Amino acid sequence: MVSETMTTNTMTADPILKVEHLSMRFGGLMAINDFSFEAQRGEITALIGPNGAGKTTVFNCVTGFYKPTMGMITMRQKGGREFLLERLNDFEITRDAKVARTFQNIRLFSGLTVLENLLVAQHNTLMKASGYTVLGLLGLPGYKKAAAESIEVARHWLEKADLIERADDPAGDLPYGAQRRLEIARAMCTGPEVLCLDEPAAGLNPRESLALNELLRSIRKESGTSILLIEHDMSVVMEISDHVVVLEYGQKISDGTPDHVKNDPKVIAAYLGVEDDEVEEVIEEIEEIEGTVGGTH
Ligand SMILES: Nc1ncnc2c1ncn2[C@@H]1O[C@H](COP(=O)(O)OP(=O)(O)OP(=O)(O)O)[C@@H](O)[C@H]1O
Repeated sequence: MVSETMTTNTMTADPILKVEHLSMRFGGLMAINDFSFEAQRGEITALIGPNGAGKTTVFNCVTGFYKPTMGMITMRQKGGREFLLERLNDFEITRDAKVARTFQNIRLFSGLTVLENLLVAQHNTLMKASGYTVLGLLGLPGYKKAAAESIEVARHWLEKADLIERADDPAGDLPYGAQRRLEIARAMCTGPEVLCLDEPAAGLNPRESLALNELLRSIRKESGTSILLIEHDMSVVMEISDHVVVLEYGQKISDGTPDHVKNDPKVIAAYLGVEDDEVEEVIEEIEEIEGTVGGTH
Protein backbone atom coordinates (compact mmCIF):
# COMPACT_ATOMS: atom_id res chain seq x y z
CA MET A 1 0.00 0.00 0.00
CA VAL A 2 1.26 3.47 -0.86
CA SER A 3 1.24 5.70 2.21
CA GLU A 4 -0.65 8.98 2.09
CA THR A 5 2.50 11.04 2.43
CA MET A 6 4.60 9.58 -0.35
CA THR A 7 8.31 10.02 0.10
CA THR A 8 11.11 9.64 -2.45
CA ASN A 9 12.40 6.18 -3.33
CA THR A 10 13.28 4.59 0.00
CA MET A 11 15.28 1.83 -1.76
CA THR A 12 18.01 4.33 -2.59
CA ALA A 13 17.47 6.62 0.40
CA ASP A 14 20.58 8.28 1.76
CA PRO A 15 19.31 11.17 3.87
CA ILE A 16 21.78 13.96 4.51
CA LEU A 17 19.28 15.72 6.77
CA LYS A 18 16.64 14.18 9.03
CA VAL A 19 14.20 16.41 10.85
CA GLU A 20 12.23 14.46 13.46
CA HIS A 21 9.23 15.63 15.48
CA LEU A 22 10.30 19.27 15.29
CA SER A 23 8.22 21.75 17.28
CA MET A 24 8.79 25.46 17.85
CA ARG A 25 6.67 27.53 20.16
CA PHE A 26 6.67 31.34 20.32
CA GLY A 27 4.73 32.21 23.48
CA GLY A 28 1.19 30.94 22.84
CA LEU A 29 1.83 30.21 19.15
CA MET A 30 2.89 26.75 18.00
CA ALA A 31 4.65 27.82 14.79
CA ILE A 32 5.91 24.27 14.05
CA ASN A 33 4.07 21.26 15.39
CA ASP A 34 5.59 17.75 15.31
CA PHE A 35 7.09 18.20 11.85
CA SER A 36 9.29 15.49 10.30
CA PHE A 37 10.93 15.16 6.90
CA GLU A 38 14.11 13.94 5.22
CA ALA A 39 16.30 15.60 2.59
CA GLN A 40 18.21 13.12 0.43
CA ARG A 41 21.90 13.55 -0.37
CA GLY A 42 22.56 15.28 -3.68
CA GLU A 43 18.94 16.30 -4.17
CA ILE A 44 17.09 19.61 -4.25
CA THR A 45 14.39 19.55 -1.57
CA ALA A 46 11.86 22.37 -1.55
CA LEU A 47 9.89 23.46 1.48
CA ILE A 48 6.71 25.21 0.40
CA GLY A 49 3.47 26.38 1.98
CA PRO A 50 1.23 29.43 2.32
CA ASN A 51 2.43 32.60 4.10
CA GLY A 52 3.04 32.06 7.79
CA ALA A 53 3.09 28.24 7.42
CA GLY A 54 6.40 28.01 9.28
CA LYS A 55 8.96 27.53 6.51
CA THR A 56 11.45 30.15 7.72
CA THR A 57 11.09 28.88 11.27
CA VAL A 58 12.13 25.38 10.11
CA PHE A 59 15.09 26.93 8.29
CA ASN A 60 16.05 28.89 11.37
CA CYS A 61 15.99 25.70 13.44
CA VAL A 62 18.11 23.79 10.89
CA THR A 63 20.68 26.59 10.66
CA GLY A 64 20.88 27.26 14.40
CA PHE A 65 19.21 30.68 14.50
CA TYR A 66 16.47 29.22 16.71
CA LYS A 67 16.71 26.48 19.31
CA PRO A 68 13.66 24.26 18.71
CA THR A 69 11.24 23.67 21.56
CA MET A 70 11.36 19.94 20.73
CA GLY A 71 12.69 17.57 18.12
CA MET A 72 15.87 16.30 16.57
CA ILE A 73 17.73 17.49 13.46
CA THR A 74 20.41 15.06 12.32
CA MET A 75 22.85 15.89 9.56
CA ARG A 76 25.04 13.10 8.19
CA GLN A 77 28.07 14.18 6.18
CA LYS A 78 29.30 12.14 3.21
CA GLY A 79 32.16 10.75 5.31
CA GLY A 80 29.58 9.38 7.79
CA ARG A 81 30.11 11.97 10.55
CA GLU A 82 26.83 12.88 12.24
CA PHE A 83 25.80 16.17 13.84
CA LEU A 84 22.78 16.89 16.00
CA LEU A 85 22.13 20.39 14.73
CA GLU A 86 19.67 21.38 17.47
CA ARG A 87 22.55 21.12 19.95
CA LEU A 88 24.98 23.34 18.01
CA ASN A 89 25.40 27.10 17.68
CA ASP A 90 24.86 28.67 14.26
CA PHE A 91 28.59 29.20 13.64
CA GLU A 92 29.32 25.53 14.51
CA ILE A 93 26.60 24.44 12.09
CA THR A 94 28.29 26.46 9.35
CA ARG A 95 31.90 25.66 10.25
CA ASP A 96 31.74 22.01 11.39
CA ALA A 97 28.56 20.50 9.97
CA LYS A 98 29.06 22.45 6.72
CA VAL A 99 25.56 23.82 6.34
CA ALA A 100 25.51 27.20 4.55
CA ARG A 101 22.54 29.51 4.10
CA THR A 102 21.29 32.61 2.36
CA PHE A 103 18.58 34.94 3.67
CA GLN A 104 15.30 36.36 2.31
CA ASN A 105 16.91 39.80 2.18
CA ILE A 106 20.31 40.06 0.49
CA ARG A 107 23.22 40.31 2.93
CA LEU A 108 26.32 41.05 0.85
CA PHE A 109 29.19 43.40 1.69
CA SER A 110 27.97 45.91 -0.86
CA GLY A 111 31.07 48.17 -0.66
CA LEU A 112 33.45 45.26 -1.33
CA THR A 113 34.01 43.93 -4.82
CA VAL A 114 32.34 40.78 -6.06
CA LEU A 115 35.66 38.88 -5.77
CA GLU A 116 36.33 40.25 -2.27
CA ASN A 117 32.93 38.98 -1.12
CA LEU A 118 33.94 35.49 -2.21
CA LEU A 119 37.35 35.72 -0.53
CA VAL A 120 35.88 36.97 2.77
CA ALA A 121 33.69 33.85 2.77
CA GLN A 122 36.87 31.75 2.92
CA HIS A 123 38.30 33.66 5.86
CA ASN A 124 38.07 30.65 8.21
CA THR A 125 40.15 28.44 5.93
CA LEU A 126 42.75 31.16 5.42
CA MET A 127 43.07 31.94 9.13
CA LYS A 128 43.56 28.25 9.87
CA ALA A 129 46.32 28.08 7.24
CA SER A 130 48.03 31.11 8.82
CA GLY A 131 48.26 29.31 12.16
CA TYR A 132 46.40 32.39 13.51
CA THR A 133 49.65 34.45 13.55
CA VAL A 134 50.83 37.49 11.61
CA LEU A 135 54.05 35.65 10.79
CA GLY A 136 51.94 32.87 9.39
CA LEU A 137 50.09 35.35 7.20
CA LEU A 138 53.37 36.73 5.90
CA GLY A 139 55.58 33.73 5.55
CA LEU A 140 54.04 30.28 5.91
CA PRO A 141 54.02 28.33 2.63
CA GLY A 142 50.79 26.69 3.76
CA TYR A 143 49.13 30.11 3.88
CA LYS A 144 50.35 31.07 0.40
CA LYS A 145 48.99 27.79 -0.98
CA ALA A 146 45.64 28.28 0.80
CA ALA A 147 45.42 31.88 -0.50
CA ALA A 148 46.03 30.72 -4.08
CA GLU A 149 43.44 27.96 -3.65
CA SER A 150 40.84 30.36 -2.31
CA ILE A 151 41.26 32.56 -5.40
CA GLU A 152 40.77 29.46 -7.57
CA VAL A 153 37.61 28.53 -5.66
CA ALA A 154 36.32 32.11 -6.04
CA ARG A 155 37.09 32.09 -9.77
CA HIS A 156 35.26 28.75 -10.17
CA TRP A 157 32.07 30.06 -8.55
CA LEU A 158 32.29 33.40 -10.36
CA GLU A 159 32.19 31.47 -13.61
CA LYS A 160 29.36 29.21 -12.50
CA ALA A 161 27.30 32.22 -11.36
CA ASP A 162 28.07 34.05 -14.62
CA LEU A 163 29.73 36.90 -12.70
CA ILE A 164 33.34 36.67 -13.87
CA GLU A 165 33.03 39.87 -15.93
CA ARG A 166 31.88 41.75 -12.81
CA ALA A 167 34.59 40.39 -10.44
CA ASP A 168 36.11 43.82 -9.72
CA ASP A 169 32.85 45.77 -9.42
CA PRO A 170 31.37 46.66 -6.04
CA ALA A 171 28.77 44.02 -5.13
CA GLY A 172 26.23 46.79 -4.49
CA ASP A 173 26.42 47.85 -8.17
CA LEU A 174 25.17 44.50 -9.48
CA PRO A 175 21.60 44.07 -10.68
CA TYR A 176 19.33 42.33 -8.16
CA GLY A 177 19.39 38.89 -9.82
CA ALA A 178 23.20 38.95 -10.01
CA GLN A 179 23.40 39.85 -6.30
CA ARG A 180 21.26 36.80 -5.54
CA ARG A 181 23.63 34.58 -7.54
CA LEU A 182 26.61 36.17 -5.81
CA GLU A 183 25.13 35.27 -2.42
CA ILE A 184 24.80 31.67 -3.54
CA ALA A 185 28.34 31.67 -4.99
CA ARG A 186 29.60 33.09 -1.68
CA ALA A 187 27.86 30.32 0.27
CA MET A 188 29.36 27.72 -2.11
CA CYS A 189 32.87 29.07 -1.47
CA THR A 190 32.61 27.68 2.07
CA GLY A 191 32.34 24.14 0.59
CA PRO A 192 28.96 23.27 2.12
CA GLU A 193 27.40 19.80 2.12
CA VAL A 194 23.96 21.36 2.59
CA LEU A 195 22.99 24.72 1.09
CA CYS A 196 19.84 26.33 2.53
CA LEU A 197 18.28 29.00 0.32
CA ASP A 198 15.52 31.23 1.66
CA GLU A 199 13.39 32.41 -1.27
CA PRO A 200 16.22 32.78 -3.80
CA ALA A 201 13.83 33.66 -6.65
CA ALA A 202 12.00 36.45 -4.77
CA GLY A 203 11.95 39.65 -6.83
CA LEU A 204 13.68 38.14 -9.86
CA ASN A 205 12.50 38.78 -13.41
CA PRO A 206 11.94 35.71 -15.66
CA ARG A 207 15.43 35.95 -17.19
CA GLU A 208 17.10 36.18 -13.78
CA SER A 209 14.93 33.29 -12.61
CA LEU A 210 16.23 31.13 -15.46
CA ALA A 211 19.85 32.03 -14.61
CA LEU A 212 19.15 31.05 -10.98
CA ASN A 213 17.69 27.69 -12.05
CA GLU A 214 20.78 27.02 -14.14
CA LEU A 215 23.10 27.84 -11.25
CA LEU A 216 21.20 25.59 -8.84
CA ARG A 217 21.13 22.73 -11.32
CA SER A 218 24.89 23.02 -11.89
CA ILE A 219 25.50 23.04 -8.12
CA ARG A 220 23.54 19.82 -7.75
CA LYS A 221 25.15 18.16 -10.75
CA GLU A 222 28.76 19.19 -10.29
CA SER A 223 29.37 19.74 -6.58
CA GLY A 224 27.00 17.14 -5.15
CA THR A 225 25.88 19.71 -2.56
CA SER A 226 22.36 18.98 -1.30
CA ILE A 227 20.01 21.95 -1.50
CA LEU A 228 17.16 22.82 0.85
CA LEU A 229 15.01 25.56 -0.60
CA ILE A 230 12.12 27.73 0.56
CA GLU A 231 10.40 29.19 -2.44
CA HIS A 232 7.11 30.83 -3.37
CA ASP A 233 7.77 30.80 -7.11
CA MET A 234 6.12 27.53 -8.13
CA SER A 235 7.74 27.51 -11.57
CA VAL A 236 11.16 27.38 -9.87
CA VAL A 237 10.02 24.74 -7.36
CA MET A 238 8.40 22.47 -9.93
CA GLU A 239 11.24 22.78 -12.43
CA ILE A 240 14.26 22.15 -10.27
CA SER A 241 13.16 20.22 -7.18
CA ASP A 242 13.55 16.48 -6.77
CA HIS A 243 11.40 16.44 -3.68
CA VAL A 244 8.82 18.83 -2.24
CA VAL A 245 7.57 19.05 1.35
CA VAL A 246 4.46 21.12 2.06
CA LEU A 247 3.73 22.86 5.35
CA GLU A 248 0.48 24.41 6.51
CA TYR A 249 -0.02 25.89 9.99
CA GLY A 250 3.28 24.32 11.12
CA GLN A 251 2.33 20.78 10.08
CA LYS A 252 3.27 18.64 7.10
CA ILE A 253 0.38 18.16 4.70
CA SER A 254 2.21 16.58 1.75
CA ASP A 255 5.60 15.13 0.85
CA GLY A 256 6.77 13.65 -2.45
CA THR A 257 7.80 14.38 -6.01
CA PRO A 258 6.76 17.73 -7.57
CA ASP A 259 4.07 15.92 -9.59
CA HIS A 260 2.66 14.15 -6.56
CA VAL A 261 2.49 17.36 -4.53
CA LYS A 262 1.07 19.44 -7.38
CA ASN A 263 -1.90 17.09 -7.67
CA ASP A 264 -2.46 16.51 -3.97
CA PRO A 265 -5.94 17.87 -3.04
CA LYS A 266 -4.64 18.87 0.41
CA VAL A 267 -2.03 21.12 -1.19
CA ILE A 268 -4.51 22.59 -3.64
CA ALA A 269 -6.90 23.28 -0.75
CA ALA A 270 -4.15 24.96 1.32
CA TYR A 271 -3.18 27.25 -1.54
CA LEU A 272 -6.75 28.07 -2.50
CA GLY A 273 -7.63 28.65 1.14
CA VAL A 274 -10.58 26.20 1.14
CA GLU A 275 -11.52 23.02 3.02
CA ASP A 276 -10.25 19.68 1.60
CA ASP A 277 -13.75 18.48 0.64
CA GLU A 278 -14.42 21.69 -1.30
CA VAL A 279 -11.40 21.21 -3.57
CA GLU A 280 -13.14 19.29 -6.37
CA GLU A 281 -15.98 21.80 -6.47
CA VAL A 282 -13.58 24.77 -6.60
CA ILE A 283 -11.44 23.15 -9.30
CA GLU A 284 -14.56 22.52 -11.40
CA GLU A 285 -15.55 26.17 -10.98
CA ILE A 286 -12.07 27.32 -12.03
CA GLU A 287 -12.13 25.04 -15.08
CA GLU A 288 -15.55 26.40 -16.02
CA ILE A 289 -14.31 29.99 -15.71
CA GLU A 290 -11.18 29.14 -17.74
CA GLY A 291 -13.38 27.48 -20.36
CA THR A 292 -15.60 30.58 -20.57
CA VAL A 293 -12.58 32.89 -20.88
CA GLY A 294 -10.93 30.55 -23.43
CA GLY A 295 -14.23 30.41 -25.39
CA THR A 296 -14.36 34.16 -25.89
CA HIS A 297 -11.19 34.16 -28.01
N1 LIG B 1 10.60 35.20 16.29
C1 LIG B 1 9.29 34.99 16.26
N2 LIG B 1 8.52 35.38 17.30
C2 LIG B 1 7.17 35.19 17.29
N3 LIG B 1 6.51 34.61 16.28
C3 LIG B 1 7.22 34.21 15.21
C4 LIG B 1 8.65 34.39 15.14
N4 LIG B 1 9.08 33.88 13.95
C5 LIG B 1 7.98 33.44 13.33
N5 LIG B 1 6.88 33.62 14.07
C6 LIG B 1 5.50 33.23 13.73
O1 LIG B 1 5.54 31.85 13.36
C7 LIG B 1 4.67 31.61 12.26
C8 LIG B 1 5.45 31.01 11.12
O2 LIG B 1 6.28 32.03 10.58
P1 LIG B 1 7.35 31.77 9.43
O3 LIG B 1 8.05 33.07 9.16
O4 LIG B 1 8.18 30.61 9.80
O5 LIG B 1 6.41 31.38 8.20
P2 LIG B 1 6.77 31.28 6.66
O6 LIG B 1 6.09 30.05 6.17
O7 LIG B 1 8.23 31.36 6.46
O8 LIG B 1 6.05 32.56 6.10
P3 LIG B 1 6.40 33.47 4.80
O9 LIG B 1 6.12 32.60 3.61
O10 LIG B 1 5.41 34.58 4.92
O11 LIG B 1 7.83 33.90 4.91
C9 LIG B 1 4.01 32.94 11.92
O12 LIG B 1 2.76 32.98 12.55
C10 LIG B 1 4.96 33.96 12.49
O13 LIG B 1 4.28 35.15 12.85
